[in-house]
Amino acid sequence: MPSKRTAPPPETPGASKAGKASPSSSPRSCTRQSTPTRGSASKLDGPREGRKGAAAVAERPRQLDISDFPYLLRPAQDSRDFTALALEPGQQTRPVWIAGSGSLILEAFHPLAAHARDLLVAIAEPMSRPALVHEYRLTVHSLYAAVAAGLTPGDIIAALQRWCKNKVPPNVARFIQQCGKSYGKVKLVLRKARYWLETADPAVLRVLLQDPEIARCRADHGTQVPAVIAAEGAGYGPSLLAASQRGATPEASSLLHGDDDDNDDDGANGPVIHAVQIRDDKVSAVAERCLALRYPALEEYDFRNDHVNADLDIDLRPGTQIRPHQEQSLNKMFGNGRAKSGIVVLPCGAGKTLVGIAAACTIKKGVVVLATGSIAAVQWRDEFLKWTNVDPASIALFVSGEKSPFAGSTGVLITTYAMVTNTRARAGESARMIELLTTREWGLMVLDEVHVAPAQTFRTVVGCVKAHAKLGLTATLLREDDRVDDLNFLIGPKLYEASWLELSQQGHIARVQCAEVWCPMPSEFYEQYLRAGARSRPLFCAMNPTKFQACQYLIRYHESRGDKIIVFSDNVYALEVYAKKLMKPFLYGGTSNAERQEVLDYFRNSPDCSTLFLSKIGDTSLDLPEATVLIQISAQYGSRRQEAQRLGRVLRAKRRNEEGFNAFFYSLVSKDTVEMVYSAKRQVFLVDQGYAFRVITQLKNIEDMPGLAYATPQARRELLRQVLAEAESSSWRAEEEKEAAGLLADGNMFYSREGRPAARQGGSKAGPTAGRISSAVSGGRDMTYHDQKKRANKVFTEQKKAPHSNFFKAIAREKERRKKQVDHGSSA
Ligand SMILES: Nc1ncnc2c1ncn2[C@@H]1O[C@H](COP(=O)(O)OP(=O)(O)OP(=O)(O)O)[C@@H](O)[C@H]1O
Repeated sequence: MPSKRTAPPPETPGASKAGKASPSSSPRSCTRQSTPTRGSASKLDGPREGRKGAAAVAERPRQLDISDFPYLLRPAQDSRDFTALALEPGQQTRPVWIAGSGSLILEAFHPLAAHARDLLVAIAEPMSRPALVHEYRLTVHSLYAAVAAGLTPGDIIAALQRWCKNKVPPNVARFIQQCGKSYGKVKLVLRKARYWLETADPAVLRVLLQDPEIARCRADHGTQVPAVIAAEGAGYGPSLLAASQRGATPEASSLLHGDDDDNDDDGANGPVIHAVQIRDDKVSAVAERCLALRYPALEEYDFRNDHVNADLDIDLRPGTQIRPHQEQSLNKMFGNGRAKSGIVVLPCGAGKTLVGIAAACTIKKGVVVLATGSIAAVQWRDEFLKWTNVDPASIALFVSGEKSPFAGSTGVLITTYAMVTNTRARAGESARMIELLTTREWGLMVLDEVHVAPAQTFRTVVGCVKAHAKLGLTATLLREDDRVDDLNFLIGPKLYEASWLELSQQGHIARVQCAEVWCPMPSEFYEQYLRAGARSRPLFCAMNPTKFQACQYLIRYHESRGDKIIVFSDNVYALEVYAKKLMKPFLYGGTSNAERQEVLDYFRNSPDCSTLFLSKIGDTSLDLPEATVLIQISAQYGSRRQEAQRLGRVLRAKRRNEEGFNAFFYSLVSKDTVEMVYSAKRQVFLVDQGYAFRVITQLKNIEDMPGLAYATPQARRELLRQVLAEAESSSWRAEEEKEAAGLLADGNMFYSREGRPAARQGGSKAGPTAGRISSAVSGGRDMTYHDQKKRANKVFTEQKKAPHSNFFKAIAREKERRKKQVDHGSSA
């Protein structure tokens, strides 16, 4: 067995593919309907959230952009014209270039790059960070985050002047000034379970209240004049010291002042604040409007002065060492001693859970954690118990199988998005848990995998769970629709984004070698592929016999090195055929939980099981640190997010700190097919993170491999016959749709006839599919699905009962061996 871990598999050298085509955003949409507050519908192919016919959709408010500050040195000159670039004296000692478009290019190889990078991370969005040259961009959100962290526009411009090789373009300076001017003027404050829109400047409040959308969101429907209060110092947090009142309702006054008016005089010198109460269900709508009106509403929580909500006894266990990137994330959140709401972006396996837990330990008030599913929720509870001294009785789990409130006045409540957004009438335990969740104030709400759920889910969650601070966690702030920007007002700005390359260099995540293996299609397959409709083409791509052979070759190569391999296929039919032919276990949406657990344990612990086939159920939240190699045979079109998340499965490799260790990620692509286009799109995010995809056009001596499948024309013809039969049937499509519907990670997406993502119209069974009309009318489509599902499970179970295949014989042998070991141990 070769021992060198860095060696890539034998191959005929091909071209490197770093720096591929830029992503095109595929339109997507959400299942649920929301209040039609915005549009930009023209960009979409399918109906979108909130769309009830074009007429009902209001124009999406345009946010401030650097294009509002044109860069024109002479007529007809645009921001990409660098002919008049004025260089600063001593430009060689500076590592940054700045363009009139707001782009910042960092020479990462420059001796002073590390210092400049700290500034760029604080003020700009990282766009692309490969090894030598990084690109950042100044955006309104990045500048708001910078100002929130305590930088003034003057500081930002002065720092840019210090680090840039060329003069800071005047339009960029104006843009920075403009963003800084309005930031921090307006706050959204939660007090005594009610939301208030507050500002110290009455003119600003007048502007905001004149907006019809905001006016509609007022709790008093505009019947009261704004409350006027005086607050402590510049930071008017929940600890109001005194109040004066001109026209506020007695109720508003009492809420704003607190019930105890003993210290009325103490705050007489504080600034005057003007406030209106906002309806609970309209908080995100108001935040969105404020952003569009260029007065982003700041959400900060002065938890140290919160004497209203009960304290939670929670601390990190002694000896817990927070990693540098975790510390940086927390510094961004608690920079000024208060908790800022926002999003932390860390690669898979970098330790997002501990960031959320450490934030909870800092705030020390009630915490709500929203996870993507029950398994993830249970993992959160285990992590709380592992990293903190919190009393287990203070942790409540609210998932489908378990609904137990915490003891005492406050605690940690862990639940799933689905539990909160489920609109069915509740009774018993569920009703009590919902009441616990929605009727109190929480110090912190942690939103795990914040990129996955549709915006409406977050609107619902933000509307019904009243939390002072919100922390979103994700590895990839990517969606193929244009809804990522919505998170800026639904949760908060991006607080921190770590560089994948840096973390792998520091050993916090594994180093990965990425390769795209081109698999030519035999002519008879290619002919049928060209004839097939767009919907069936992915099946031909996945079932390409050359791809199967490449997969077989790579599995054999890596198994011989002692690697553990995960093979991903979105196409369930291909998944089953590959796994059965290669005699490997496979898991997909229809596999029962018990079966999943059994197979996963077997993969983790048995030396006899080195390869596991997974459908998209394995894309996220699957903790398999044993896996060191990924092979992707079929994927979800051009999804950058899926590509990054799949790569994430090997980033947590246990052996990552071994000398010279490398994990491997292979994407098998059928040559000259639509897969090549999608593959290029999928890789964009990873290429931007600094990963280079090598292209393998020929696997060395593959034709000499013993037992190579589909080596004869007859075998290939037989395979083609089966694939054609499968393409005819719609059962595999139904299977896939069902699988997609079961996954929150898909944001309730499915695919239209043309192979483009389109909107689901209603419940899980609705939506256009390529099934036959007769089956759709009779409901036979679902019948086919159930039959198919049963059949697949039956085969699997039968195999388990009768271990006639090598794989199941191996399982039986392994069980026997362990039993003997145990018997031997106990008799000894
Ligand atoms: N500071 C730390 N010290 C030691 N171990 C840590 C630390 N932070 C995280 N870990 C460990 O690293 C592993 C990965 O952490 P975690 O599951 O939080 O990653 P993640 O970023 O949430 O990954 P994913 O996005 O794939 O869910 C866990 O086993 C966790 O216990």
